[in-house]
Amino acid sequence: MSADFFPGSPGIDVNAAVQAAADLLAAIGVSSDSETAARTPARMVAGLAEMLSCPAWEFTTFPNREGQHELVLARDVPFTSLCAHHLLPFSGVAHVGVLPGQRIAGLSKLARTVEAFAARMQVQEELGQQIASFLEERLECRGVGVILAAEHLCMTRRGVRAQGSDTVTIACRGDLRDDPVARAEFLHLAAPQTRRAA
Ligand SMILES: Nc1nc2c(ncn2[C@@H]2O[C@H](COP(=O)(O)OP(=O)(O)OP(=O)(O)O)[C@@H](O)[C@H]2O)c(=O)[nH]1
Ligand SMILES: [Zn+2]
Repeated sequence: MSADFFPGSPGIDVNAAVQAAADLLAAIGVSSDSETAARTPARMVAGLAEMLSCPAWEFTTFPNREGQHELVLARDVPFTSLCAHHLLPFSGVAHVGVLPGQRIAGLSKLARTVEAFAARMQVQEELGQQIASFLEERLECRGVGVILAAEHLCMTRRGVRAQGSDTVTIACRGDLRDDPVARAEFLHLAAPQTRRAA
């Protein structure tokens, strides 16, 4: 298998990773003898590589010509990441709010920021903080707020098996952290009951 199989993951030693996956399966007593499972080690590596990489992109901004200094909020941005403790997926939605300064972000870049930081082994709290710090630094804006709501398979499908539970974390900067009115508006608009009817 060539390294071209893993676009965007130049750091992966494919042969070593596939051998390690095969060794892991053998060590836990899972046979990869059948035609069905013969390529499972390679698929395991490809799947992990895919989840730990994202396409290259540019953080595009525009001048804030009309003075949009109130909240801009991207809601229900889906994401999937890998739990740093168990290497199992955790997935859910992000709500990303910005109080713009001199420039406004291309809207898709809020979702791309979520996608880029999710494409790592993560702890949910740190994922939210990394997204907030990145946007605050890049946009030099008055405030950033990131709410993540996610199901951790390591918590719902194994271990304590708390099926149906999700975890919500909040990471705020600037006025979305310090101004109670701005923060309350952000939290209100991120809440499910404010969604448009489907
Ligand atoms: N704070 C935080 N904890 C997480 C996250 N993802 C997984 N964990 C927790 O990390 C902890 C790891 O605890 P350990 O006791 O070392 O692992 P474990 O024996 O598999 O624990 P159990 O999941 O309780 O079976 C667990 O409590 C997980 O629920 C996360 O994003 N944030
Ligand atoms: Zn976990």
